[in-house]
Amino acid sequence: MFYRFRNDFQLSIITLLGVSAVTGIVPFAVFRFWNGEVLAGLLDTAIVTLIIAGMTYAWVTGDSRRAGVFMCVLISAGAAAVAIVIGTKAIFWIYVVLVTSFFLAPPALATVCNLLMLGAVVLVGDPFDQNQSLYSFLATGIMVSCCAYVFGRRNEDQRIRLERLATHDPLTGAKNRRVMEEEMQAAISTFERNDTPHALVILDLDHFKTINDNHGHGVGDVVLRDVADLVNRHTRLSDTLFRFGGEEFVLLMPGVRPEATASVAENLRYKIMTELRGPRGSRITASFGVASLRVGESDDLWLERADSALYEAKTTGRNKVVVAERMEDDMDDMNAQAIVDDRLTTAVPSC
Ligand SMILES: Nc1nc2c(ncn2[C@@H]2O[C@H](COP(=O)(O)OP(=O)(O)OP(=O)(O)O)[C@@H](O)[C@H]2O)c(=O)[nH]1
Repeated sequence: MFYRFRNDFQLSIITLLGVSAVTGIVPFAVFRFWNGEVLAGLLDTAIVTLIIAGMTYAWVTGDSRRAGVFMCVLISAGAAAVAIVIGTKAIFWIYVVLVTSFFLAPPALATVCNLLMLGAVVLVGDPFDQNQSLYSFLATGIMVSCCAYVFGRRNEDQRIRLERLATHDPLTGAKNRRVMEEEMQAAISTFERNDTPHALVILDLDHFKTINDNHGHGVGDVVLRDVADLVNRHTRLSDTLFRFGGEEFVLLMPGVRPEATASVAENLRYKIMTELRGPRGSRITASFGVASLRVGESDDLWLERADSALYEAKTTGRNKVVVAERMEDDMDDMNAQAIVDDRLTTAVPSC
C-alpha cells in the first residue's frame, strides 16, 4: 500500500483529498444540518460520499487517472453548487478547488472545469452585492487558474517525459525490455482469455560488430535507428517493437496465426535486405527467430523458443527466418528416425 502511495502521485492526491474531505467537510455538513441549512448539509454529505467513492475506486481498480477526472468534475460542480446555495460564505472553497483540479485532471480539463465553476457561481449564484467584489472574485479566480495551469502543464510534460524515459530506448524509440516483459504477460492473459494468437519475432542484425569496428559507433547507431524505423513502417499499429539488447529487437504481434508468422518475418527480412543501406551503400541483413504462443506457456519459455530459433538462423547461414515450431517438428522427426535406426541396429546384430 505504501509503495502504491509513493509511486502513484495522482493516487496520493486523491487519497489526500478523500481524507481532507472527511475531516474538513464533515464538520461543516453537521454544522449546517444543526443550523437548519438542510440543502447545504445534504450537498456537503453528497460531496463527501462521492469523494470517498472516487477514492475507493482508485484504490480498488488502480485506475487513478479516471478517478482523478471524476474527482475534478465532482469537486468543481460541488463547490459551485455550495457557493450558489449558501453564497459568499462558501467562496473560499472555490480557491481550494481552482488549484486542486490541476492535481487531479489533465490541465485542459481542469481549466474547463474551473471556468465553468467560476461562470456558474457568478451567473447562477450571483453571490456579490457589489460589482467591485464580483470583479475581484473573477480576477483572483482567473489569476489562480492561470498560475495553476502553468504549473499543471509543466507537471504533465515532465510526467510524460519521465514515463517515456522509463519505458523506451532513447536511441531507437522502441520500447525497452521491462515493458516487453509486461506486454508479454498481458499477451499471455489475452491468449488464455479469448484465444487470440500471438507471435514473437526476435531479429538480430548480422555482423553488426563489423559496422561498428569499421565505421564507428555513431554509424552503428544510425543503422539501429533505421532498422527500428523500417520495422515500425512495415508492421501493424497493434504490433510492438522492443529493443532487447545491443543489435537485437523483439517484435510482439497479436492476432497473427502460427501459419502466417513465417511470411510476416520473411517480409521484414526482405525489406531490411533490400531497403536498408549501411555505410557506403553496404547491405544490411538480419536473422530471425519466430515462435507462436502455446497453451500454458510462460513468457520465459516463449522467448526461449524464439531465441533458439534465432540461434539456429545464425548458425545455419544468417539472413534467414527460422520458425521455432518447424524446427521443433524437424527435431522430433530426427529423434524418431534415430530411435527407429537404433532399434534396427539392435534388432539386426552385425556379423
Ligand atoms: N553502435 C552501437 N553498437 C552497439 C550498441 N549496442 C551494442 N552494440 C554493438 O553490437 C555489436 C554486437 O556484436 P556481436 O554480438 O558480435 O554480433 P554481430 O557482430 O552482429 O554478429 P552476429 O550477430 O553473430 O551476426 C557489438 O559490437 C556491440 O558493441 C549500440 O547501442 N550502438
